[in-house]
Amino acid sequence: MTMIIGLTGGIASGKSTVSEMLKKRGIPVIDADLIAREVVEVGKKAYTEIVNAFGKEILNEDLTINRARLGSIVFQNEDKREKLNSIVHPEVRLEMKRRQEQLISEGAKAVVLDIPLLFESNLKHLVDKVIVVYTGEKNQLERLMKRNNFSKKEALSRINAQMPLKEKVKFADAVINNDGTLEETEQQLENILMNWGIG
Ligand SMILES: CC(C)(COP(=O)(O)OP(=O)(O)OC[C@H]1O[C@@H](n2cnc3c(N)ncnc32)[C@H](O)[C@@H]1O)[C@@H](O)C(=O)NCCC(=O)NCCS
Ligand SMILES: Nc1ncnc2c1ncn2[C@@H]1O[C@H](COP(=O)(O)OP(=O)(O)OP(=O)(O)O)[C@@H](O)[C@H]1O
Repeated sequence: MTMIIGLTGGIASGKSTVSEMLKKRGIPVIDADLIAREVVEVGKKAYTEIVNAFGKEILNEDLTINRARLGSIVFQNEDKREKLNSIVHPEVRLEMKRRQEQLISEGAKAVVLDIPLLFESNLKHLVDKVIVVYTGEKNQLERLMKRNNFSKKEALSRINAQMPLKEKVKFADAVINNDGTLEETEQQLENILMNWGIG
C-alpha cells in the first residue's frame, strides 16, 4: 500500500524547502503550484477560460499570463479569487490524480501531495496523513517579502487569503516548525518519516 501524504502550510512557510528534502530521500512529490502553472499555459482549457473571465489585460505581450498582474487582482478581491480557483483547481486535481496513480503503479511506498490550499479546498480526504509546515507570523511575513520582493501590504494580502497557519496546525497529523535552521527542519522531517515507517 502506498502512503499518500499531504504537505501543506502557509504561503512562504517552507513547503518547497521540505519538499526538496523529501525528494532527496527518494520520496516523490507532486507539486500543486507547479501543475497550476502548467494547466494555464497558452492554449490550454484553463488558459482560455481565464482570458474570457479576466480579459486580455492580464496577458503579457507573448500572450502568456502575466502572473503578477493576475495575482494583484485576485489577492485583492475574494470573488475574483474564487472565480480563478473554480477554473484552475479542477484541472490541477485531475493532473495530480493522474500522476499519483502513475507513481502508485510504479510501486512507490509513499507519495507526497504538496498542496498549499489542502484545508481551504477541503482535500484532506485525498490523503492518509497531513504534514503542516509552520512558521511564526513574523518569519512568514519577512520571508515572503524578501523572496517575492513584496511590500508589506502585498505580502499581507496573500497571507490573509489563506486559513491562518495556527488553525492549520490543529488539523495536522504532524507539524514541522520551520522557524529554526534548515538542519532543525530536516531533523523534524526525519523523525516524522521514521514514526510513519517510511524513514
Ligand atoms: C494568482 C496567481 C496567478 C499568482 O501567481 P504567482 O506566480 O504570483 O504565485 P504562485 O502561483 O507561485 O503561488 C504562490 C503561493 O501563493 C498562494 N496562492 C496561490 N493561489 C492562491 C489562492 N487562489 N488562494 C490562496 N493562496 C494562493 C500559495 O501559497 C502558493 O504557494 C497564481 O497563484 C494562481 O494561478 N493561483 C490560482 C491557482 C491556485 O490556487 N494555486 C495554488 C495551489 S493549486
Ligand atoms: N528554515 C529556514 N530559515 C531561513 N529561511 C528559510 C527557511 N525555510 C525556508 N526559508 C526561505 O523562506 C522562503 C519561503 O520558503 P519556501 O519557498 O520553501 O516556502 P513555500 O511554503 O514553498 O512557499 P509558497 O507557498 O509560496 O510555495 C524561501 O525564500 C526560503 O529560502
